[in-house]
Amino acid sequence: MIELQGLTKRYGDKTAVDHLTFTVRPGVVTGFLGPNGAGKSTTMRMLLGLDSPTSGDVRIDGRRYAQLSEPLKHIGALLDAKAIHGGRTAYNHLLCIAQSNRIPSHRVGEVLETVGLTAVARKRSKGFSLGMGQRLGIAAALLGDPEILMFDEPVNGLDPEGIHWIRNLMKGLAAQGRTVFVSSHLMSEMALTAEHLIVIGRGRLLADTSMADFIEKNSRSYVRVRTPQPEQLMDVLTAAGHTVVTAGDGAFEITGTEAAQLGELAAQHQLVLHELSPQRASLEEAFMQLTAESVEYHAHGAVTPGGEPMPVAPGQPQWQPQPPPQPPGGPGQPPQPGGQQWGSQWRNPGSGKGR
Ligand SMILES: Nc1ncnc2c1ncn2[C@@H]1O[C@H](COP(=O)(O)OP(=O)(O)OP(=O)(O)O)[C@@H](O)[C@H]1O
Repeated sequence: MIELQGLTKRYGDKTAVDHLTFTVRPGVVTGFLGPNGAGKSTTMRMLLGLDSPTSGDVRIDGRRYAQLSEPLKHIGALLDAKAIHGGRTAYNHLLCIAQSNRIPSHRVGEVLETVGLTAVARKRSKGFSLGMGQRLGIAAALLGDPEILMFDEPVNGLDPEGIHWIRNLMKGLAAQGRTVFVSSHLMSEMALTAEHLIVIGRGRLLADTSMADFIEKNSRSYVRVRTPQPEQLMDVLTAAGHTVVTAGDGAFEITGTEAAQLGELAAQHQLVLHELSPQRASLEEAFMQLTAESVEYHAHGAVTPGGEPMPVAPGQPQWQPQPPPQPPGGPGQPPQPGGQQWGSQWRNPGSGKGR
């Protein structure tokens, strides 16, 4: 278990991590999400004792990292896959780590097998692709057979097969009862991997919720309808008890009903429809809404053909979320009933630090 209590890190005037309080529990994959510069890496570094908190505390199974006598047997981490001595072979790299941490050398072969690098075990890692480097970093994290695993953007540089592999690896480790904490700035990737979510923005906690809850609250489905007779259709829909939101382009958005029902209703009143389409808001959109106020830098982002942010190498300039589209009610309107801003329902009351 990982426990953060009021964890804060300042660099001069800059508050990188701002009173973070949350717990990462065993048995599930916990996703750690936030836009670039949100403070994910700083948090992870403090967890490993690589940075000291300005205030607050972080514990691994009840102890600070520095208090762990054989830390790699408690927590394994992949922070920067490039932090490898390129002149060493993969096998020797892992053997050095094993020997200096009193880990039996037979673990080296085992973890190389687990990550699929057995065939290149005697090759120098400087010739490795980014994806192979990620696998070697993951092998090092697994070496001490720790109960807690932490991965910082582990899918960076992996091809689709590699992404599939690491997704299953993380789920498998969690299924063994381990604590798996994985950072990403890709909501869509986390939706396939994590059961629990911690979302931060500008160092502050924005959400601490189960993925199921996040999906339920954000996969808002509605039916989009366009008609050349908007006033008449509005009257018919309102009389039938539907709540109608008018979109920016004049289309109607109706929640809580099916397209077929709306089509029949329009036909009964001999109203012409130019569009009748079921819609579902994506999780990526929900994540961007939640973190929109927290995005530090806006850039012209590279996206994949599917509209996903393009994965990039650690240390390279990364994709930044763009300001999200206005919610259906128009600028300043909450996209959900109740007048709350997105994300407010997941804030951890214990953190005492909502936005
Ligand atoms: N050593 C440092 N000195 C000054 N500022 C720092 C230092 N390390 C991090 N920061 C700043 O703290 C903030 C949080 O950075 P951090 O790298 O933890 O974010 P992140 O969520 O991991 O981002 P990314 O997804 O881009 O890796 C950023 O504004 C960053 O510029």
